[in-house]
Order: sequence, then C-alpha cells, then structure tokens
Amino acid sequence: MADNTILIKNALILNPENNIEGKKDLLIKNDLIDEIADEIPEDKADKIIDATDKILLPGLVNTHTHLSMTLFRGLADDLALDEWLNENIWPVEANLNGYYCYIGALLGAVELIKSGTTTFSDMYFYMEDVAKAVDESGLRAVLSYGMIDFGDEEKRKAEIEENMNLFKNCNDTADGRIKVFFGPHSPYTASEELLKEVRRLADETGIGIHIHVSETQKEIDDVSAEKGLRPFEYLDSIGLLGPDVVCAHSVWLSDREIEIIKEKDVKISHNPCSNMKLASGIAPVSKLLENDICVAIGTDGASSNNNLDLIEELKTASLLQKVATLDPKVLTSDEAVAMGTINGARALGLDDEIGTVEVGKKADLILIDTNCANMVPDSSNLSSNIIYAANGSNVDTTICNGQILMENKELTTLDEQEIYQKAREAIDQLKKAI
Ligand SMILES: N[C@@H](CCSC[C@H]1O[C@@H](n2cnc3c(=O)[nH]cnc32)[C@H](O)[C@@H]1O)C(=O)O
Ligand SMILES: [Zn+2]
Repeated sequence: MADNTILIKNALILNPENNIEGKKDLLIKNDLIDEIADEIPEDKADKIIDATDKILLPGLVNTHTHLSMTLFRGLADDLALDEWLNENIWPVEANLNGYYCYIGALLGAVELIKSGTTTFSDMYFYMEDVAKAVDESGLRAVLSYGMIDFGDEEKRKAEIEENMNLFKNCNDTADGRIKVFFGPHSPYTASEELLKEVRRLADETGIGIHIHVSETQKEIDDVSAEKGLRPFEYLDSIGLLGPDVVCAHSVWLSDREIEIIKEKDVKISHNPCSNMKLASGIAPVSKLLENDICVAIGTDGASSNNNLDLIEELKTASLLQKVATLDPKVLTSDEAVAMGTINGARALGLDDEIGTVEVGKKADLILIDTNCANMVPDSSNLSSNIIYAANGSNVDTTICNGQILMENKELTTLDEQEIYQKAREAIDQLKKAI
C-alpha cells in the first residue's frame, strides 16, 4: 500500500523542554513524524497544510476523564463531591446503557478534537462502547473500567471480570490507538481485596492503574478512621503504588505522602477545575514539581468542570498555584505546556510514542491559529501565548496517528450536528427515567 504523506509548511513548533527555533516544515509518513527541516519539497507529500500564522505543538494529553459524562454537563452544579456523587450522579448513572455511553463518548470526542486533545485516559462504565467511539473518532485513548465493590465479594468478582474483558477485547485495538488500564475507583469505594487483586493482575498483564486518590478532606478522614493511615500511606501499605499508577486529584497530601509518591514514582493527574468547582481544595502542585514528581493534567468529567478544554485547564492550573502560593513564578507557561503534553505521555507510559514533536514519534499534532484577536500581537514566547492567551477554540487543525481529525476547524471523522442531536435526545430520555 502507498504511504500516506502530509507536509505541514512554515510552522512555529512549540515543544515541551526542547523548543525548535524558527519556522519549520514537518513531514508525516503514515502514523509517524518522518522529517523536520527548514524546507521540505512539496512533491514529497500527497497533502500540504500551510501553517503560516499557526503554532504547531504535540496533541494534548488529558489524563483523567469520564468522557460519557458530557451527557451530564450542567446536571448538578454547585455541590460538594459527596452530595454530587451520592445524590445526583449515581442515581442517573443507574439508568445508563451502552448506547448512552457511546453517544456521550462521541460528544466528548468532538469536544476533545475541537480543543486540541489527541489522547485521553478514561474511567467509566460500558467501556467497550466508549472504545467504539474512540475507534470511529480517530483519537488515542487509555480506557479503564471504573471498579467499585464496597467490600462485596460478588460485585468485586464481576467488576474485575468486566475490566479484564475490556483488556482482552480492546487492548491494542484501533490500529494500536487504544490501550487498557485497570480502574479501581478510589480507596473509599474499592476494597483492600480488590486493590490487591488489581496489583497482582497489573503485574501479570503489564497494564497500568488509574484511580482517584485524596480528592477531599472527607476522604482523608474516612480512610484514616477505617485504616488508621492516610490514603497514600494505606495504598502503599497494601503494595498498590508504583510507576504504573496514575492518581487523579491528589489534593490533600502530607509531606510523608509526597515522599511516598516520589519514592514509588507514582504519577499524578491534577484536575484543578473539578477541584475548584466541587470545592475539594488546592493540590500542592508546585511542591510536587519541586520534588520532580510527574504531574499531568486532567479535566475530570464534564459534569464537574464543565468542559474538556485542556488549554483552559492548564491556565487554571497555573493561576491557581500562583494564587495559592502567592508566588507568580510558580507553574510557568513552559511547565504548563509540559504538563499538558510530555508529562501526560509519561503518566500513561506512552512517552516513547507521543508527547513531543520529534522524528520517529507518532504524528499526534495540533495547529493553533494565531491570526485571532486574543493571539495578537504574537508573543515571542510561544508557551505564554498558548497557556495564558489561547483557549481550545483557537485550535485549527488536529492530527492523531497521522490522520487528520480536524482541518480549518472542520471535523473529518465525526458528524458533529448529528452527535449533538443524539446527545440531546439521550439526556432527555435519561432524565425521564430518574
Ligand atoms: N462500576 C462502577 C462505576 C464506576 S465509573 C467511575 C465513577 O466515577 C465517578 N466520578 C466522576 N468524577 C468523580 C470524582 O471527581 N471523584 C470521584 N468519582 C467521580 C463517576 O460518576 C462514576 O460513577 C459502579 O458500579 O458504580
Ligand atoms: Zn474523576
């Protein structure tokens, strides 16, 4: 079969950690970045994209989502986690089915592509239906089934079986764009037995673990009362923690817990908008970064955010650290770009493949239009322009695995109007069922 080639001309490349100076041309061959040079001849490619007035950067990596929860956007605002989950979200989730999760995931995929995210890590229900949406959208994803047993042995077996089936049926599918992780929900919903079994299976299969940890003060109090240890101390004591574990939130951390995270090379997914909206607290991100801990970014679900705009999330992360520490020098725009790209790739164990603009890596790339009111005058500091001035709607082109998913703001793989219509119908039906 002939190679699929795309040539991007005249791009300013923003790379985390090693920025490439001046305008460049970049050649994509099939799923990979094949060449980056001052000038690449046009006859080398079937398709040319002119990136004049555009910044090229690695596709963004959202390390904590519940994609199908886009259906619940705006359903239960202005509540704390406990009341939000127990009294609002879990009752509607009881009526979910595979079709609803598929439609919610498609809606989320539209939003991700439009705002420049090419990889996301999701934990939810009906994940084989979510995998179908990922396959159709062209996105890259790490999928985990959210396991909750509350100590019930029957439920535990069924939940583990569900996640194992997801692994068997979906890992490495969609041209290798889908990977599967284990998704024990949290230390307060998953029993010690479940967590230990997850550790054993993760070692056996080599796949990672995605879990919510230390989100609220209530969680710290509840876990401490039951286990006599704080959440990260408890998870460490049962052997769960390691470099393959991605912990969402991680807001309330003692110094000892920060040491444990560092020693065990645990990855943190910081979710500032969700933490602010549910009034959970402020994660000590600048302290974690000072300790060389890998902190990535996540939006959480669209019901506690309420969008999936990762550029907005990175700006929020940066501003929140500045105001929390009263130090404007913390979490710089360069550090924020790294959080949204290479740190996300590291967290998901994909840093050999994605997270930077580099020859040999997957062609997961986005173009951001600077010919817009909020981007002029062009700052010579590209990361400042992206993190502090831009938002997701400045994203013009999204490419994943060498496939164009959006060009000039037009989607190529998904029919957005049809998806909006189906999502509206789905939520109307779900609300009637409550
Ligand atoms: N198999 C489980 C489902 C777990 S999916 C993951 C769960 O995480 C929930 N969730 C979403 N955001 C958060 C959060 O910020 N903290 C804790 N849970 C959340 C989400 O609504 C969903 O119920 C069951 O039988 O209930
Ligand atoms: Zn979550």
